[in-house]
Amino acid sequence: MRILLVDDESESRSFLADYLLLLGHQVVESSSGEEALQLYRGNNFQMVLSDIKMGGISGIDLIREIKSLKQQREADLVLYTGFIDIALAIGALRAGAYDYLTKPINVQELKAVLSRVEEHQASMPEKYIVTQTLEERAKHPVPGLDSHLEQLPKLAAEQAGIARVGIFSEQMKRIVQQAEKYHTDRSLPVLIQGETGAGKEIIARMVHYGKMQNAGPFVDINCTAITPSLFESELFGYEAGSFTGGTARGSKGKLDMAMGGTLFLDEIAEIPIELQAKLLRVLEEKSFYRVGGLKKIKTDLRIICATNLDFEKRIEQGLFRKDLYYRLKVGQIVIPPLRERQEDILPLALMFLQDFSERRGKRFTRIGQAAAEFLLQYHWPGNVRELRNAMEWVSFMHDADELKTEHLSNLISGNSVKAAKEAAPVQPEKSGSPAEHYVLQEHFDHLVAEALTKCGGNKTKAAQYLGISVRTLYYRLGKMKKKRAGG
Ligand SMILES: Nc1ncnc2c1ncn2[C@@H]1O[C@H](COP(=O)(O)OP(=O)(O)OP(=O)(O)O)[C@@H](O)[C@H]1O
Repeated sequence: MRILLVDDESESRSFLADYLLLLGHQVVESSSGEEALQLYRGNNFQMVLSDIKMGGISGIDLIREIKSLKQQREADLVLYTGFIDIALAIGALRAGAYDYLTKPINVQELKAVLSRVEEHQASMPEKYIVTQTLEERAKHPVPGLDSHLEQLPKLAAEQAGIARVGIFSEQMKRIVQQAEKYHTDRSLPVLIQGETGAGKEIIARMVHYGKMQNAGPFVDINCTAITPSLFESELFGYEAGSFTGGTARGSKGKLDMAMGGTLFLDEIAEIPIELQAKLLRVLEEKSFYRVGGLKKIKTDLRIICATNLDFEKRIEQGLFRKDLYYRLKVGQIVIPPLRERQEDILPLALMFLQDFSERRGKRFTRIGQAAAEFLLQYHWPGNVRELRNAMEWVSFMHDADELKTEHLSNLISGNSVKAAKEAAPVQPEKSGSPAEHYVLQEHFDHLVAEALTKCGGNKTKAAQYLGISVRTLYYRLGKMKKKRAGG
Protein backbone atom coordinates (compact mmCIF):
# COMPACT_ATOMS: atom_id res chain seq x y z
CA MET A 1 0.00 0.00 0.00
CA ARG A 2 1.00 3.61 -0.39
CA ILE A 3 1.10 5.04 3.11
CA LEU A 4 1.47 8.63 4.30
CA LEU A 5 3.12 8.53 7.73
CA VAL A 6 2.78 11.65 9.87
CA ASP A 7 4.63 12.19 13.15
CA ASP A 8 6.55 15.17 14.47
CA GLU A 9 8.91 12.92 16.44
CA SER A 10 11.51 11.82 13.94
CA GLU A 11 12.67 8.81 15.95
CA SER A 12 9.32 7.07 16.26
CA ARG A 13 8.45 8.07 12.69
CA SER A 14 11.55 6.52 11.17
CA PHE A 15 11.17 3.40 13.28
CA LEU A 16 7.61 2.96 11.99
CA ALA A 17 8.61 3.83 8.43
CA ASP A 18 11.36 1.17 8.47
CA TYR A 19 8.93 -1.40 9.72
CA LEU A 20 6.30 -0.54 7.09
CA LEU A 21 8.96 -0.70 4.35
CA LEU A 22 10.02 -4.07 5.66
CA LEU A 23 6.44 -5.26 5.21
CA GLY A 24 6.60 -4.18 1.58
CA HIS A 25 4.64 -0.90 1.74
CA GLN A 26 5.59 2.38 0.11
CA VAL A 27 5.97 5.09 2.72
CA VAL A 28 6.03 8.87 2.42
CA GLU A 29 7.05 10.56 5.67
CA SER A 30 5.83 13.89 6.94
CA SER A 31 6.78 15.73 10.12
CA SER A 32 3.64 17.88 10.44
CA GLY A 33 -0.08 17.89 9.76
CA GLU A 34 0.26 20.95 7.53
CA GLU A 35 2.88 19.31 5.34
CA ALA A 36 0.89 16.05 5.29
CA LEU A 37 -2.11 17.89 3.96
CA GLN A 38 -0.04 19.26 1.07
CA LEU A 39 1.34 15.81 0.33
CA TYR A 40 -2.06 14.21 0.51
CA ARG A 41 -3.63 16.51 -2.08
CA GLY A 42 -3.40 14.94 -5.49
CA ASN A 43 -1.48 11.91 -4.24
CA ASN A 44 -3.04 8.54 -4.31
CA PHE A 45 -2.49 7.31 -0.75
CA GLN A 46 -4.41 4.32 0.51
CA MET A 47 -3.66 4.93 4.14
CA VAL A 48 -2.66 7.85 6.36
CA LEU A 49 -1.04 6.81 9.63
CA SER A 50 -0.66 9.75 11.97
CA ASP A 51 0.18 10.60 15.55
CA ILE A 52 -2.66 12.45 17.26
CA LYS A 53 -0.64 14.90 19.31
CA MET A 54 1.63 17.06 17.21
CA GLY A 55 2.75 20.65 17.22
CA GLY A 56 0.56 22.56 14.73
CA ILE A 57 -2.54 20.79 13.54
CA SER A 58 -3.38 17.61 15.43
CA GLY A 59 -4.08 14.20 13.93
CA ILE A 60 -7.81 14.70 14.50
CA ASP A 61 -7.76 18.06 12.69
CA LEU A 62 -5.78 16.46 9.90
CA ILE A 63 -8.53 13.88 9.48
CA ARG A 64 -11.19 16.58 9.37
CA GLU A 65 -9.23 18.49 6.73
CA ILE A 66 -8.67 15.38 4.64
CA LYS A 67 -12.34 14.43 4.87
CA SER A 68 -13.37 17.89 3.79
CA LEU A 69 -11.27 17.57 0.60
CA LYS A 70 -13.67 14.91 -0.69
CA GLN A 71 -11.06 13.43 -3.03
CA GLN A 72 -12.19 10.95 -5.64
CA ARG A 73 -10.61 8.15 -3.70
CA GLU A 74 -10.19 8.44 0.02
CA ALA A 75 -7.39 6.94 2.10
CA ASP A 76 -8.18 5.15 5.34
CA LEU A 77 -7.03 7.24 8.26
CA VAL A 78 -5.46 5.55 11.26
CA LEU A 79 -4.36 7.51 14.32
CA TYR A 80 -2.13 6.58 17.22
CA THR A 81 -1.43 8.14 20.57
CA GLY A 82 0.81 7.61 23.55
CA PHE A 83 -1.78 6.59 26.07
CA ILE A 84 -5.15 4.94 26.29
CA ASP A 85 -7.70 7.71 26.18
CA ILE A 86 -11.23 6.64 25.36
CA ALA A 87 -12.46 10.18 24.78
CA LEU A 88 -9.65 10.86 22.28
CA ALA A 89 -10.24 7.56 20.51
CA ILE A 90 -13.95 8.20 20.21
CA GLY A 91 -13.19 11.74 19.02
CA ALA A 92 -10.90 10.30 16.35
CA LEU A 93 -13.51 7.79 15.24
CA ARG A 94 -16.18 10.45 15.12
CA ALA A 95 -13.93 12.64 12.99
CA GLY A 96 -13.78 9.76 10.54
CA ALA A 97 -10.69 7.75 11.58
CA TYR A 98 -10.80 4.22 10.29
CA ASP A 99 -8.88 2.83 13.24
CA TYR A 100 -6.87 3.78 16.28
CA LEU A 101 -3.67 2.44 17.86
CA THR A 102 -1.86 3.14 21.11
CA LYS A 103 1.89 3.64 21.52
CA PRO A 104 4.15 1.77 21.87
CA ILE A 105 2.57 0.28 18.79
CA ASN A 106 2.03 -3.42 19.11
CA VAL A 107 3.33 -5.09 15.95
CA GLN A 108 0.51 -7.62 15.80
CA GLU A 109 -2.11 -4.92 16.16
CA LEU A 110 -0.47 -2.81 13.48
CA LYS A 111 -0.37 -5.79 11.13
CA ALA A 112 -4.05 -6.48 11.81
CA VAL A 113 -4.93 -2.85 11.05
CA LEU A 114 -2.86 -2.90 7.86
CA SER A 115 -4.63 -5.98 6.58
CA ARG A 116 -8.05 -4.53 7.47
CA VAL A 117 -7.20 -1.35 5.58
CA GLU A 118 -5.96 -3.37 2.61
CA GLU A 119 -9.21 -5.31 2.54
CA HIS A 120 -11.24 -2.14 2.91
CA GLN A 121 -9.36 -0.38 0.15
CA ALA A 122 -9.80 -3.38 -2.14
CA SER A 123 -13.57 -3.10 -1.72
CA MET A 124 -13.46 0.68 -2.22
CA PRO A 125 -14.56 1.28 -5.81
CA GLU A 126 -17.92 -0.36 -5.19
CA LYS A 127 -18.36 1.33 -1.84
CA TYR A 128 -17.35 4.68 -3.23
CA ILE A 129 -20.11 4.56 -5.83
CA VAL A 130 -22.71 3.64 -3.24
CA THR A 131 -21.67 6.43 -0.88
CA GLN A 132 -21.46 8.89 -3.69
CA THR A 133 -25.02 8.24 -4.84
CA LEU A 134 -26.30 8.47 -1.29
CA GLU A 135 -24.41 11.72 -0.80
CA GLU A 136 -25.73 13.04 -4.09
CA ARG A 137 -29.26 12.22 -3.07
CA ALA A 138 -28.77 13.54 0.41
CA LYS A 139 -27.93 16.93 -1.12
CA HIS A 140 -31.66 17.50 -1.53
CA PRO A 141 -32.58 19.90 1.19
CA VAL A 142 -34.87 18.58 3.87
CA PRO A 143 -37.57 21.17 3.18
CA GLY A 144 -40.05 19.64 0.82
CA LEU A 145 -38.46 16.22 0.64
CA ASP A 146 -38.78 15.74 -3.07
CA SER A 147 -40.59 12.81 -4.62
CA HIS A 148 -37.30 11.05 -5.15
CA LEU A 149 -36.64 11.03 -1.45
CA GLU A 150 -40.15 10.12 -0.56
CA GLN A 151 -39.56 6.88 -2.39
CA LEU A 152 -36.52 6.35 -0.24
CA PRO A 153 -37.80 6.40 3.31
CA LYS A 154 -34.56 4.94 4.67
CA LEU A 155 -32.48 7.68 3.15
CA ALA A 156 -34.92 10.31 4.29
CA ALA A 157 -34.73 8.88 7.78
CA GLU A 158 -30.94 9.01 7.54
CA GLN A 159 -31.14 12.63 6.56
CA ALA A 160 -33.49 13.28 9.40
CA GLY A 161 -31.03 11.68 11.82
CA ILE A 162 -33.49 9.01 12.89
CA ALA A 163 -32.50 6.12 10.67
CA ARG A 164 -31.27 3.77 13.38
CA VAL A 165 -33.43 4.48 16.35
CA GLY A 166 -34.26 1.58 18.64
CA ILE A 167 -37.58 1.82 20.40
CA PHE A 168 -38.13 -1.27 22.52
CA SER A 169 -39.61 -0.41 25.91
CA GLU A 170 -43.27 0.35 26.48
CA GLN A 171 -42.25 3.76 27.92
CA MET A 172 -40.44 4.69 24.70
CA LYS A 173 -43.23 3.37 22.48
CA ARG A 174 -45.67 5.62 24.31
CA ILE A 175 -43.29 8.56 23.89
CA VAL A 176 -43.03 7.95 20.13
CA GLN A 177 -46.84 7.86 19.89
CA GLN A 178 -46.94 11.14 21.78
CA ALA A 179 -44.36 12.63 19.39
CA GLU A 180 -46.41 11.54 16.38
CA LYS A 181 -49.47 13.14 17.88
CA TYR A 182 -47.68 16.43 18.54
CA HIS A 183 -46.40 16.35 14.97
CA THR A 184 -49.92 16.85 13.69
CA ASP A 185 -50.30 20.29 15.32
CA ARG A 186 -47.50 22.69 14.45
CA SER A 187 -48.83 25.47 16.63
CA LEU A 188 -48.15 23.45 19.77
CA PRO A 189 -44.80 24.17 21.45
CA VAL A 190 -43.25 20.98 22.80
CA LEU A 191 -40.90 20.73 25.78
CA ILE A 192 -38.80 17.58 26.04
CA GLN A 193 -37.17 16.82 29.37
CA GLY A 194 -34.68 14.12 30.26
CA GLU A 195 -31.12 13.48 31.36
CA THR A 196 -28.23 14.08 29.02
CA GLY A 197 -27.93 11.49 26.25
CA ALA A 198 -31.42 10.07 26.90
CA GLY A 199 -32.59 10.81 23.34
CA LYS A 200 -34.27 14.23 23.55
CA GLU A 201 -33.01 15.38 20.17
CA ILE A 202 -34.11 12.16 18.51
CA ILE A 203 -37.61 12.61 19.87
CA ALA A 204 -37.58 16.29 18.84
CA ARG A 205 -36.77 15.16 15.30
CA MET A 206 -39.66 12.70 15.43
CA VAL A 207 -42.05 15.48 16.47
CA HIS A 208 -40.74 17.51 13.55
CA TYR A 209 -40.54 14.92 10.78
CA GLY A 210 -43.56 12.79 11.62
CA LYS A 211 -44.00 10.55 8.61
CA MET A 212 -41.38 12.46 6.62
CA GLN A 213 -43.68 14.51 4.46
CA ASN A 214 -42.83 18.14 3.88
CA ALA A 215 -41.69 18.78 7.39
CA GLY A 216 -39.67 21.86 6.47
CA PRO A 217 -36.25 22.67 7.94
CA PHE A 218 -35.18 21.44 11.37
CA VAL A 219 -32.98 24.20 12.77
CA ASP A 220 -31.32 23.56 16.09
CA ILE A 221 -29.65 25.96 18.43
CA ASN A 222 -27.77 24.95 21.53
CA CYS A 223 -28.49 27.63 24.09
CA THR A 224 -25.35 26.85 26.12
CA ALA A 225 -23.02 27.06 23.15
CA ILE A 226 -23.64 30.73 22.37
CA THR A 227 -22.34 33.61 24.45
CA PRO A 228 -25.22 35.69 25.88
CA SER A 229 -24.06 38.78 23.97
CA LEU A 230 -24.41 37.01 20.62
CA PHE A 231 -27.55 35.11 21.46
CA GLU A 232 -29.98 37.75 20.36
CA SER A 233 -28.45 38.25 16.90
CA GLU A 234 -28.08 34.48 16.51
CA LEU A 235 -31.76 33.95 17.22
CA PHE A 236 -33.33 37.02 15.63
CA GLY A 237 -30.71 37.92 13.05
CA TYR A 238 -29.61 41.53 12.54
CA GLU A 239 -29.85 44.33 10.06
CA ALA A 240 -26.82 45.92 8.40
CA GLY A 241 -24.81 48.19 10.67
CA SER A 242 -26.70 47.26 13.83
CA PHE A 243 -23.54 46.38 15.76
CA THR A 244 -19.77 46.44 15.43
CA GLY A 245 -18.45 43.21 14.01
CA GLY A 246 -21.66 42.39 12.14
CA THR A 247 -21.53 41.84 8.38
CA ALA A 248 -22.25 44.75 6.06
CA ARG A 249 -25.39 43.13 4.71
CA GLY A 250 -26.85 41.97 8.00
CA SER A 251 -27.72 38.37 8.65
CA LYS A 252 -30.68 36.08 9.06
CA GLY A 253 -31.19 34.50 12.44
CA LYS A 254 -32.29 31.00 13.37
CA LEU A 255 -35.92 32.11 13.54
CA ASP A 256 -35.74 33.10 9.87
CA MET A 257 -34.01 29.89 8.90
CA ALA A 258 -36.62 27.76 10.64
CA MET A 259 -39.53 29.34 8.70
CA GLY A 260 -41.89 26.64 7.52
CA GLY A 261 -40.24 24.12 9.84
CA THR A 262 -39.03 23.76 13.40
CA LEU A 263 -36.74 25.70 15.69
CA PHE A 264 -35.24 23.29 18.21
CA LEU A 265 -33.89 25.10 21.27
CA ASP A 266 -31.65 22.64 23.06
CA GLU A 267 -30.73 23.30 26.71
CA ILE A 268 -33.46 25.95 26.83
CA ALA A 269 -33.21 26.31 30.62
CA GLU A 270 -29.87 28.08 30.03
CA ILE A 271 -31.22 30.83 27.80
CA PRO A 272 -30.17 34.26 29.20
CA ILE A 273 -32.92 35.71 31.37
CA GLU A 274 -32.96 39.01 29.46
CA LEU A 275 -33.80 37.15 26.25
CA GLN A 276 -36.60 35.12 27.77
CA ALA A 277 -39.11 37.99 27.56
CA LYS A 278 -38.27 38.40 23.86
CA LEU A 279 -38.77 34.73 23.18
CA LEU A 280 -42.08 34.82 25.05
CA ARG A 281 -43.16 37.68 22.81
CA VAL A 282 -42.31 35.64 19.70
CA LEU A 283 -44.47 32.82 21.01
CA GLU A 284 -47.35 35.07 21.86
CA GLU A 285 -47.30 37.45 18.91
CA LYS A 286 -45.95 35.01 16.35
CA SER A 287 -43.68 37.73 15.01
CA PHE A 288 -40.29 39.30 15.74
CA TYR A 289 -37.87 42.09 14.79
CA ARG A 290 -34.28 41.54 13.69
CA VAL A 291 -31.67 43.28 15.88
CA GLY A 292 -31.59 46.88 14.63
CA GLY A 293 -34.59 46.20 12.40
CA LEU A 294 -37.87 48.06 12.11
CA LYS A 295 -39.78 45.54 10.05
CA LYS A 296 -41.98 43.10 11.90
CA ILE A 297 -41.43 39.58 10.57
CA LYS A 298 -44.24 37.04 10.88
CA THR A 299 -43.17 33.62 12.12
CA ASP A 300 -44.37 30.36 10.71
CA LEU A 301 -42.57 27.75 12.71
CA ARG A 302 -42.88 25.15 15.39
CA ILE A 303 -40.90 25.53 18.59
CA ILE A 304 -39.48 22.46 20.31
CA CYS A 305 -37.32 22.85 23.40
CA ALA A 306 -35.28 20.41 25.42
CA THR A 307 -33.55 20.51 28.77
CA ASN A 308 -31.84 18.20 31.18
CA LEU A 309 -32.13 20.66 34.04
CA ASP A 310 -34.74 20.89 36.71
CA PHE A 311 -36.95 23.74 35.48
CA GLU A 312 -38.75 24.23 38.77
CA LYS A 313 -35.42 24.82 40.47
CA ARG A 314 -34.32 27.32 37.81
CA ILE A 315 -37.61 29.17 38.33
CA GLU A 316 -37.15 29.15 42.13
CA GLN A 317 -33.64 30.56 41.67
CA GLY A 318 -35.04 33.34 39.50
CA LEU A 319 -33.13 32.10 36.46
CA PHE A 320 -36.14 31.19 34.36
CA ARG A 321 -39.44 32.96 33.79
CA LYS A 322 -42.46 31.04 34.96
CA ASP A 323 -44.71 32.45 32.21
CA LEU A 324 -42.30 31.30 29.50
CA TYR A 325 -42.03 27.87 31.10
CA TYR A 326 -45.82 27.41 31.00
CA ARG A 327 -45.91 28.65 27.45
CA LEU A 328 -43.24 26.19 26.32
CA LYS A 329 -44.57 23.12 28.02
CA VAL A 330 -47.99 23.05 26.35
CA GLY A 331 -46.90 19.78 24.82
CA GLN A 332 -44.63 17.94 27.21
CA ILE A 333 -42.54 14.81 26.88
CA VAL A 334 -40.46 13.38 29.69
CA ILE A 335 -37.90 10.77 28.67
CA PRO A 336 -36.93 8.49 31.54
CA PRO A 337 -33.22 7.79 32.08
CA LEU A 338 -31.95 4.60 30.48
CA ARG A 339 -31.49 2.84 33.84
CA GLU A 340 -35.24 3.19 34.37
CA ARG A 341 -36.08 1.57 31.05
CA GLN A 342 -34.47 -1.79 31.52
CA GLU A 343 -36.32 -3.21 28.52
CA ASP A 344 -34.30 -0.90 26.25
CA ILE A 345 -30.80 -1.62 27.53
CA LEU A 346 -29.98 -5.00 25.99
CA PRO A 347 -31.75 -4.58 22.63
CA LEU A 348 -30.13 -1.16 22.20
CA ALA A 349 -26.73 -2.55 23.24
CA LEU A 350 -27.10 -5.36 20.71
CA MET A 351 -28.28 -3.03 17.98
CA PHE A 352 -25.26 -0.74 18.46
CA LEU A 353 -22.85 -3.64 18.88
CA GLN A 354 -24.01 -5.30 15.67
CA ASP A 355 -24.00 -2.05 13.72
CA PHE A 356 -20.49 -1.10 14.78
CA SER A 357 -19.20 -4.65 14.37
CA GLU A 358 -20.55 -4.80 10.85
CA ARG A 359 -18.88 -1.51 10.01
CA ARG A 360 -15.55 -2.64 11.39
CA GLY A 361 -15.69 -6.20 10.10
CA LYS A 362 -15.96 -7.69 13.58
CA ARG A 363 -17.96 -10.77 14.59
CA PHE A 364 -20.08 -9.72 17.58
CA THR A 365 -23.62 -11.07 17.26
CA ARG A 366 -24.71 -11.68 20.86
CA ILE A 367 -24.30 -10.63 24.46
CA GLY A 368 -23.17 -13.15 27.09
CA GLN A 369 -25.09 -13.66 30.32
CA ALA A 370 -22.59 -11.99 32.66
CA ALA A 371 -22.11 -9.01 30.33
CA ALA A 372 -25.89 -8.66 30.03
CA GLU A 373 -26.21 -8.63 33.81
CA PHE A 374 -23.54 -5.99 34.05
CA LEU A 375 -25.19 -3.81 31.41
CA LEU A 376 -28.52 -4.11 33.18
CA GLN A 377 -27.24 -3.17 36.63
CA TYR A 378 -24.95 -0.38 35.43
CA HIS A 379 -26.13 3.15 36.26
CA TRP A 380 -25.66 4.69 32.75
CA PRO A 381 -25.14 8.31 33.83
CA GLY A 382 -24.61 9.23 30.16
CA ASN A 383 -27.70 7.24 29.10
CA VAL A 384 -28.05 5.99 25.49
CA ARG A 385 -25.09 8.09 24.33
CA GLU A 386 -22.85 6.30 26.84
CA LEU A 387 -24.22 2.90 25.81
CA ARG A 388 -23.62 3.70 22.15
CA ASN A 389 -20.07 4.89 22.84
CA ALA A 390 -19.44 1.80 24.92
CA MET A 391 -20.46 -0.51 22.09
CA GLU A 392 -18.47 1.52 19.59
CA TRP A 393 -15.44 1.13 21.82
CA VAL A 394 -15.96 -2.62 22.28
CA SER A 395 -16.28 -3.25 18.55
CA PHE A 396 -13.18 -1.20 18.03
CA MET A 397 -11.02 -2.89 20.66
CA HIS A 398 -12.21 -6.48 20.51
CA ASP A 399 -13.44 -9.20 18.23
CA ALA A 400 -15.48 -12.21 19.30
CA ASP A 401 -18.88 -13.77 18.66
CA GLU A 402 -20.14 -12.92 22.10
CA LEU A 403 -19.80 -9.81 24.25
CA LYS A 404 -18.24 -10.74 27.57
CA THR A 405 -17.58 -8.70 30.74
CA GLU A 406 -13.85 -8.56 30.02
CA HIS A 407 -14.62 -6.72 26.77
CA LEU A 408 -16.16 -3.98 28.85
CA SER A 409 -13.15 -3.56 31.13
CA ASN A 410 -11.51 -0.62 29.42
CA LEU A 411 -14.66 1.32 28.89
CA ILE A 412 -15.67 1.98 32.45
CA SER A 413 -13.89 5.16 33.46
CA GLY A 414 -13.32 6.18 37.07
CA ASN A 415 -16.54 8.18 37.28
CA SER A 416 -18.66 5.55 35.72
CA VAL A 417 -17.29 2.90 38.04
CA LYS A 418 -18.19 5.14 40.92
CA ALA A 419 -21.70 5.46 39.56
CA ALA A 420 -21.90 1.72 39.04
CA LYS A 421 -20.75 1.17 42.60
CA GLU A 422 -23.40 3.49 43.90
CA ALA A 423 -26.04 1.69 41.87
CA ALA A 424 -24.92 -1.79 42.84
CA PRO A 425 -22.79 -2.09 45.96
CA VAL A 426 -19.85 -4.45 45.65
CA GLN A 427 -20.62 -7.84 47.04
CA PRO A 428 -17.81 -9.58 48.84
CA GLU A 429 -16.48 -12.71 47.25
CA LYS A 430 -17.73 -15.80 49.00
CA SER A 431 -16.52 -18.74 46.92
CA GLY A 432 -13.57 -18.76 44.55
CA SER A 433 -15.24 -16.71 41.82
CA PRO A 434 -16.48 -13.14 41.93
CA ALA A 435 -20.05 -12.54 43.00
CA GLU A 436 -22.57 -11.93 40.23
CA HIS A 437 -22.79 -8.16 40.50
CA TYR A 438 -19.16 -7.66 41.28
CA VAL A 439 -18.05 -4.27 39.94
CA LEU A 440 -16.42 -4.86 36.62
CA GLN A 441 -13.01 -3.32 37.26
CA GLU A 442 -12.61 -5.32 40.43
CA HIS A 443 -13.74 -8.44 38.64
CA PHE A 444 -11.15 -7.79 35.99
CA ASP A 445 -8.37 -7.11 38.51
CA HIS A 446 -9.30 -10.34 40.20
CA LEU A 447 -9.00 -12.22 36.89
CA VAL A 448 -5.64 -10.59 36.20
CA ALA A 449 -4.29 -11.64 39.60
CA GLU A 450 -5.64 -15.17 39.13
CA ALA A 451 -4.12 -15.45 35.63
CA LEU A 452 -0.72 -14.28 36.89
CA THR A 453 -0.74 -16.85 39.68
CA LYS A 454 -1.77 -19.56 37.23
CA CYS A 455 1.03 -18.60 34.82
CA GLY A 456 3.71 -18.36 37.52
CA GLY A 457 4.01 -14.59 37.15
CA ASN A 458 4.74 -14.76 33.39
CA LYS A 459 2.99 -11.68 31.99
CA THR A 460 3.04 -12.76 28.35
CA LYS A 461 1.41 -16.08 29.21
CA ALA A 462 -1.07 -14.39 31.56
CA ALA A 463 -2.06 -11.98 28.79
CA GLN A 464 -2.50 -14.88 26.36
CA TYR A 465 -4.55 -16.73 28.98
CA LEU A 466 -6.82 -13.71 29.40
CA GLY A 467 -7.06 -13.05 25.67
CA ILE A 468 -5.70 -9.50 26.00
CA SER A 469 -2.53 -7.81 24.78
CA VAL A 470 0.51 -7.62 27.06
CA ARG A 471 0.16 -3.85 26.89
CA THR A 472 -3.36 -3.97 28.27
CA LEU A 473 -2.13 -6.26 31.03
CA TYR A 474 0.63 -3.80 31.98
CA TYR A 475 -1.88 -0.98 31.88
CA ARG A 476 -4.17 -2.85 34.30
CA LEU A 477 -1.27 -3.78 36.57
CA GLY A 478 -0.25 -0.13 36.71
CA LYS A 479 -3.81 0.80 37.69
CA MET A 480 -3.91 -1.92 40.35
CA LYS A 481 -0.59 -0.77 41.78
CA LYS A 482 -1.83 2.81 41.92
CA LYS A 483 -5.02 1.69 43.65
CA ARG A 484 -3.08 -0.30 46.24
CA ALA A 485 -0.95 2.76 46.89
CA GLY A 486 -4.18 4.70 47.47
CA GLY A 487 -3.98 6.70 44.16
N1 LIG B 1 -33.59 5.18 21.03
C1 LIG B 1 -32.40 5.39 20.48
N2 LIG B 1 -31.98 4.62 19.46
C2 LIG B 1 -30.77 4.83 18.90
N3 LIG B 1 -29.91 5.79 19.28
C3 LIG B 1 -30.29 6.58 20.29
C4 LIG B 1 -31.55 6.45 20.94
N4 LIG B 1 -31.64 7.39 21.91
C5 LIG B 1 -30.49 8.09 21.85
N5 LIG B 1 -29.68 7.62 20.89
C6 LIG B 1 -28.34 8.10 20.53
O1 LIG B 1 -27.74 8.59 21.73
C7 LIG B 1 -27.06 9.81 21.50
C8 LIG B 1 -27.69 10.91 22.34
O2 LIG B 1 -29.01 11.15 21.88
P1 LIG B 1 -29.63 12.63 21.85
O3 LIG B 1 -28.64 13.60 21.31
O4 LIG B 1 -30.97 12.55 21.23
O5 LIG B 1 -29.73 12.85 23.42
P2 LIG B 1 -30.08 14.19 24.22
O6 LIG B 1 -30.98 13.77 25.33
O7 LIG B 1 -30.57 15.22 23.27
O8 LIG B 1 -28.65 14.57 24.79
P3 LIG B 1 -28.12 16.01 25.34
O9 LIG B 1 -28.99 16.39 26.51
O10 LIG B 1 -26.72 15.72 25.79
O11 LIG B 1 -28.21 16.95 24.19
C9 LIG B 1 -27.15 10.07 20.00
O12 LIG B 1 -26.01 9.52 19.38
C10 LIG B 1 -28.38 9.29 19.58
O13 LIG B 1 -28.28 8.90 18.25
